[in-house]
Amino acid sequence: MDDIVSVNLGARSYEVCIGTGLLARAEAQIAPLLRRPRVAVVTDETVGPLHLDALRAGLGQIEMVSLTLPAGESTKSWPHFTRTVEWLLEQKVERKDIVIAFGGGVIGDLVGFAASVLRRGVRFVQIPTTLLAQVDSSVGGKTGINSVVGKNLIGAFHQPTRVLADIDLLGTLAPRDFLAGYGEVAKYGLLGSASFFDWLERNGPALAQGDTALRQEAVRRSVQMKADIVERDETEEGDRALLNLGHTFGHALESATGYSDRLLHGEGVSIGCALAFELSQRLGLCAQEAPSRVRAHLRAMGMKTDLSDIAGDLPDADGLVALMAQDKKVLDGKLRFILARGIGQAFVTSEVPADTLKTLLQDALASRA
Ligand SMILES: NC(=O)c1ccc[n+]([C@@H]2O[C@H](COP(=O)([O-])OP(=O)(O)OC[C@H]3O[C@@H](n4cnc5c(N)ncnc54)[C@H](O)[C@@H]3O)[C@@H](O)[C@H]2O)c1
Ligand SMILES: O=C(O)C(=O)C[C@@H](O)[C@H](O)[C@H](O)COP(=O)(O)O
Ligand SMILES: [Zn+2]
Repeated sequence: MDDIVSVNLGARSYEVCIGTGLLARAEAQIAPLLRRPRVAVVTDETVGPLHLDALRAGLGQIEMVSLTLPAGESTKSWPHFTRTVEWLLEQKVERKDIVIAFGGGVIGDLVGFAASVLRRGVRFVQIPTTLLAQVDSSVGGKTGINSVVGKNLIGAFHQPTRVLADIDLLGTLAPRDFLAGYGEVAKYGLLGSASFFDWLERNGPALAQGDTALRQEAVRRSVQMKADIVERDETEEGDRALLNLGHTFGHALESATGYSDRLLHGEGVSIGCALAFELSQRLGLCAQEAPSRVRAHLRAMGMKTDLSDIAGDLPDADGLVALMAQDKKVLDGKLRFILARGIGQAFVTSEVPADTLKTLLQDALASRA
């Protein structure tokens, strides 16, 4: 049975439909949103060959045109953004049409941003195909691309009109990409729900092995937590920053590794969560057991948790702090972090002494030697 999570944002409200066999039912889900029976779909070179025919079939009487972009984080960049916008214009996508983002977080972020500027804004539907995109990036309306200066620095808030999360699509994911998405799943437990983290400790291995019911439950609980936060604070004036747990570290590491497959986003989040809990403990905010438990679970799942898990050179501690200085949470020139008083008890603070941060990073870098 499908789960429906509503994201209540007044005129920008929408539903996230989570279930199996959704692609085959795409026509029924999307036709009511359309003024004319035509959609423009953007996907990537991995997802396209695997699933585009099934989407076309599922769309039934709805005509579909499609653009296929290269797979991977480097696609979230100006050249592919420009290409996507120009292609949508060539296809004569109108103000009342719908664009479909059919892929992982890279496609979702890029296509959502393209939709936000096309003819000053057209609607888009997210059909997320990775665990990460189903639990996180397809919901909440953050869209954008990377800059050489930093991660996600160019973009817009643009909410989707509907999200269709088909759990079956996760069956073709490479194990590494599945686990990267698990980094964001674990994040939800760590930031706001000790009971969800307990549940993940018990069910994470079976979920990774492919249990569909557990996957659907993990997606539903994650999306519900995200929807609750986004409803309170759509444009990140306050509480929404909680969803950034682990990201100040993670984004700096992604930037340091050139947005390459040396480090996937969800892997950076996993390492970043471990560092955020370690920092919390060093500042006396949480007990020693908390960071140990975080690392133990992520480790048990086969996740990256340490800087030594990243191959190749990294900047020194000052270099990493300089990369963090581009974070969008910086206020009056001061970094803000998401720290925790325990598992499920995260909060936002700018009170992190520079020397504690530097020592933490130096120690983490030393573990690579
Ligand atoms: N907007 C947000 O709120 C938000 C939240 C979290 C992450 N993000 C962004 O999301 C991006 C990461 O997303 P991601 O992890 O989905 O990466 P991704 O989109 O690069 O997908 C990962 C890999 O999986 C492949 N893939 C996708 N679906 C597949 C399937 N069903 N079967 C087989 N292969 C498949 C892709 O081709 C790609 O190679 C980052 O850019 C991150 O910044 C955005
Ligand atoms: O939706 C949010 O808010 C998040 O922070 C979710 C994050 O997982 C995601 O990676 C987001 O793109 C990061 O946002 P940013 O504003 O730090 O770029
Ligand atoms: Zn993220």
